[in-house]
Amino acid sequence: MTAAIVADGVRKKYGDIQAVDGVSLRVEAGEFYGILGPNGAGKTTTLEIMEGVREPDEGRIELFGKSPWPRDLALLNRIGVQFQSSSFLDKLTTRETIRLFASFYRLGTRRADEMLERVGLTEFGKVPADKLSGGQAQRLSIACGLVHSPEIVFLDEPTAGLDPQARRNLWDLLRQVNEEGRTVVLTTHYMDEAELLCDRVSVMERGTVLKTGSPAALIRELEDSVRVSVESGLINEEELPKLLAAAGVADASVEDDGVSLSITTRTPGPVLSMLADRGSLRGLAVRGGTLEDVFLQLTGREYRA
Ligand SMILES: Nc1ncnc2c1ncn2[C@@H]1O[C@H](COP(=O)(O)OP(=O)(O)OP(=O)(O)O)[C@@H](O)[C@H]1O
Repeated sequence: MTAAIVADGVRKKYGDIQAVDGVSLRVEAGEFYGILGPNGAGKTTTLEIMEGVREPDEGRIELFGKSPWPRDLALLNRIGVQFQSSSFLDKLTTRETIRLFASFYRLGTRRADEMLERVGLTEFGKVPADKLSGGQAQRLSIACGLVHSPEIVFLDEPTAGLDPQARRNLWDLLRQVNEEGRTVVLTTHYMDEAELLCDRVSVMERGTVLKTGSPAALIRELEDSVRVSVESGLINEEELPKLLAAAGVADASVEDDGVSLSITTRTPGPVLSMLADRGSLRGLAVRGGTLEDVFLQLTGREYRA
């Protein structure tokens, strides 16, 4: 496969803060790639270094085999960056904003209007860009980053702060962008978003990549991958270890938060039988592992976005 992006040993410090501490990764052409982690993990800094808007202190970045720093005009035409919607120019309408971005690439108004249609904003063309809703503003900023048909698109937390419906609409748009063959790299602190959209993810914390892989592969590697929950109080917690041992379940970890009793195990079958035999299935929920569990296992800490 052809690498769209290669990062090798990238480091960046702000004063005393080591924001990025030796990041290496490789994004294949056409991949949907996620960089995820909690606030302050170094995602934005890593993305900015890839985009060529920030110089790394150490390490190497290549986009299609070329360094994005110092700025390379030929490369700039091949990458698209979603700007923060807060940086739209005052007083410009939605249509004027996309037309302005098109003009940067010497593209005509037709292309700009096509992009507006593409992201479903034609009817909002006359609305001042800074009066759009959160989801609309994000769609406009994505349209601005896509107007010149870039091969790689970089998005920094594109769905942060959006309501669930607006997030889903944006996910559909991003999927289409990727299906057109473009490489998409996004940062997110939403694990569900990464799990749903990304072919592969790098989980970051404190400036380093803890693990890279497809969400499904990372979840499969989890030691305890199924969580069986029932209503709290159905089984005496002190009795539970004996019941689990009698059922031949040796690997369970048990958590009772007063609402649900959760048993996490690699062998859910006998756990379910034991609960069924005792008539203790009220409120039953069974779920597989998630990327949040992957984070927990990697760091020993609950994931807090
Ligand atoms: N321009 C800057 N000057 C000084 N420190 C910075 C600067 N930008 C980021 N930092 C610090 O570097 C660290 C990594 O920040 P970065 O924004 O890259 O992380 P992030 O994972 O994108 O976080 P978030 O999800 O909150 O945006 C943080 O501790 C942050 O406070």
